[in-house]
Amino acid sequence: MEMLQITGLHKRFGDKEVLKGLNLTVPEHSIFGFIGRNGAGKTTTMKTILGLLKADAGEILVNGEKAVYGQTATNRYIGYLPDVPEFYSFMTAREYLGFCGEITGMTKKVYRERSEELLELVGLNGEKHRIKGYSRGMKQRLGIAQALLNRPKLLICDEPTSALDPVGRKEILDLLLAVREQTTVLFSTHILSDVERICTDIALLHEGKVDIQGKLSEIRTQYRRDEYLVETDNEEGMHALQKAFPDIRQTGQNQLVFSEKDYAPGEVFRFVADRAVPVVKIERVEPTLESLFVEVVEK
Ligand SMILES: Nc1ncnc2c1ncn2[C@@H]1O[C@H](COP(=O)(O)OP(=O)(O)OP(=O)(O)O)[C@@H](O)[C@H]1O
Repeated sequence: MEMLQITGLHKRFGDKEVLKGLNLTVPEHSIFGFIGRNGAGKTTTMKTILGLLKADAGEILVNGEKAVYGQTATNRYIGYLPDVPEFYSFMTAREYLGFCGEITGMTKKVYRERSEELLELVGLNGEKHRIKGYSRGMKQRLGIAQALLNRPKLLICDEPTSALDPVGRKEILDLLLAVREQTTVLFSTHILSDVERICTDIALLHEGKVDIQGKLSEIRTQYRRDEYLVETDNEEGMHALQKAFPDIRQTGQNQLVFSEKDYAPGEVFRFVADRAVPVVKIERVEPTLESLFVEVVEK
């Protein structure tokens, strides 16, 4: 079953067309990485899903129900963490979750129990300080707790890790992994290593459309192209290789990488042998998500 289905979404701001027929399918219980460069339209898509922006065309189904601009009916399925979450900073985390529970109509007993569960989940149960003293990572964790308060079927997080240091990022990624059992996670990012760490499914937003989408494992197989690394300690050898194979990329001081799609490995190795290029190392390397996306974006 699909938790979110977007078909033919168009959105323009003035004369700038940001979304040009975006299609997106998010399966239930996936951790879905919505990837795109800065300004690609990720936030615009998310705000349209939430009914905060009006699409020019297209349809959005959340848990099978149509999302309508200005109406919030489908938002009962959604928990949302904006890119910069705002809190009442004079409150403690516990007070803040209680306040959110109260204004969304939960009974005291229910929100108290749920708040304790969530504070434990996000590692803030022992935290007595007011939110104003929190680090960015703590605020993001509290934001996730707040978004999960009403047990949403879909948790949408806008760039949850972008402003965090490696430790803070890991905490958020671990948290998103941990909540997968209870919900479906859709998060936007431009950090591909985060996607590689936790996502089951991905979509790449590029020039207003989704270029690639599906299971990360299948996409890896589908786009799999072996790459080879050649390391030499001789500058002349490096230049000779670069001259003979112009699409070879320099990845380090003495390292060159080429893709099987550009050159047959045998051809490069023969060149190395014939010219007696002094080689320190030759190895096959796994293509990263980054190299795959560079290929898609540049095609
Ligand atoms: N309200 C608005 N009025 C005019 N232009 C807008 C508005 N909101 C967004 N845009 C433009 O639409 C484009 C997409 O913005 P959006 O915030 O959706 O991108 P994004 O992929 O979330 O990027 P980022 O990673 O920088 O947040 C940008 O060029 C932005 O300047």
